[in-house]
Amino acid sequence: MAESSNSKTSWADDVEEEEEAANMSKQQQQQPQQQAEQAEQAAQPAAEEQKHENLVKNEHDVNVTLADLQADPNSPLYSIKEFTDLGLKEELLKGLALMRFSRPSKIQERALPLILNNDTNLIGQSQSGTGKTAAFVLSMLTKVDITKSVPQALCLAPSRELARQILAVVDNMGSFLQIKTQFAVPLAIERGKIIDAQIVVGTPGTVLDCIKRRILPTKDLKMLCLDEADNMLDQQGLGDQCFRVKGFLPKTGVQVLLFSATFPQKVIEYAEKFAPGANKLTLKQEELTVEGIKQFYMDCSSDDEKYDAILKLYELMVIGQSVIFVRKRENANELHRRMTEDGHAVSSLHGAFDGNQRDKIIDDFRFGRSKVLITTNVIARGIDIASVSLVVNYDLPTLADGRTPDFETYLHRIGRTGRFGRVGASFSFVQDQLSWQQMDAIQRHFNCQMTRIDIKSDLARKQIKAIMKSSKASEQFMGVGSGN
Ligand SMILES: Nc1ncnc2c1ncn2[C@@H]1O[C@H](COP(=O)(O)OP(=O)(O)OP(=O)(O)O)[C@@H](O)[C@H]1O
Repeated sequence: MAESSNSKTSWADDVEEEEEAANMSKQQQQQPQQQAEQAEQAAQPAAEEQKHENLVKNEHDVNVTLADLQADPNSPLYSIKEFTDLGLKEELLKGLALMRFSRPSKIQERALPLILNNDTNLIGQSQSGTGKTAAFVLSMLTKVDITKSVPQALCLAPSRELARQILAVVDNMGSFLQIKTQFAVPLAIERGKIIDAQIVVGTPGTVLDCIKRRILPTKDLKMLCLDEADNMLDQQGLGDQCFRVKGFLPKTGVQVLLFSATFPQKVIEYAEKFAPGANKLTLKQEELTVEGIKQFYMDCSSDDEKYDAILKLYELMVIGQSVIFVRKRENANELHRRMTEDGHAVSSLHGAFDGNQRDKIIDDFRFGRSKVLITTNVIARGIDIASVSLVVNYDLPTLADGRTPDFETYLHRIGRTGRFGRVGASFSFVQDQLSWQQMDAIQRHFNCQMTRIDIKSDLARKQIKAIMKSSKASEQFMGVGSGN
């Protein structure tokens, strides 16, 4: 496991606190209403599909369809194959059709044959929002034997929200298989009941706890997937738990899949230990950023000016949906309080809320009942909500020292928009010398250019408005499936 010196700030805190706080005696399965909402969500893209071939007018006045993107060899969505070429079960092809997935993305096309044709481990990297979830979900659904009522595939994710989202994708994609799934996060496990679901998705602490309490049998497990694997293996708490979970699995015959948009060099070492002999699908540094996301920054001279600017930005944020990232829970609470007092409808999500509250807050946002979400890094990774058109870095992401820029988290945060070829924007605030240096370092690291913008100028506001509108248009007209 990696040393913790560079561990991220709120990731481990948020998960661990929730896991610790969990009272396993309060038995609580996923609420029927939540399941209904997940089903509702799965059905939503059907209407969008009608518009699949409609054109998207992006900010450069170029008309782009998903079909265009998937035919462009430079796009991460490019594929030369069809799902039918990938040797998937008939039921899964039907599941994909239900989700309106017409062609695989590049990572799906490349990873699936490597995973399905043998039991070799895989480290899979591709840009945010390019369909990694479907790659490992299809793998799990293909490899499990539905005639056996025992856990066979285990998927670990760093947050409750992400685990819940992955579970929904498994359930949707596996709709035509008689598959049983289990959500393994605090409070979701029925006390004393031995888990007999073929696919288990959860956070590492709860999964480890279930294994130790012998309610999660491991002897038939044949696949272990880690989503956001670099993050999972790089943090003291989660990394340690992941290694311990793996230690309980059969010594042979378990295929390990590690997926993420980022695999910094220092983590690759641990990844290779965790997934020995893995096939590797990795990206070059210059391939990391997502094309469709326009990156802006605003230069403020004080915290008050920063706050005024976010109020100015608000009317643009609600054209679509927006996520505002702050560094700590207290900052989220404070910004939420001030904006609410100033009459703006915003919600806030972080690891100090209990599981049910967290589910409600993210569902309200996912289903469009709230438009602006203030949050910590707890949802910086993996969360897939197609209508997020703007990501605001109210505080730039840093490592635990509060100074060193956290490049990976920056990329994951802005990747909450621009999903699967859609258009989006990010807006970062700089307010002092330190944040200037951090922004500068981020630009150099990714060799990208953030455009300076003054949100108080009419011209700038028009520019952002145009992007928000084109993002909304791309959300409506791309017509691609959504795993939410
Ligand atoms: N082949 C496909 N055709 C159409 N839509 C797809 C396809 N594959 C995935 N999608 C959709 O693309 C969106 C992004 O996919 P996903 O969440 O798996 O991305 P990701 O690569 O895991 O991103 P991140 O790195 O942020 O976790 C989802 O809404 C998903 O439903």
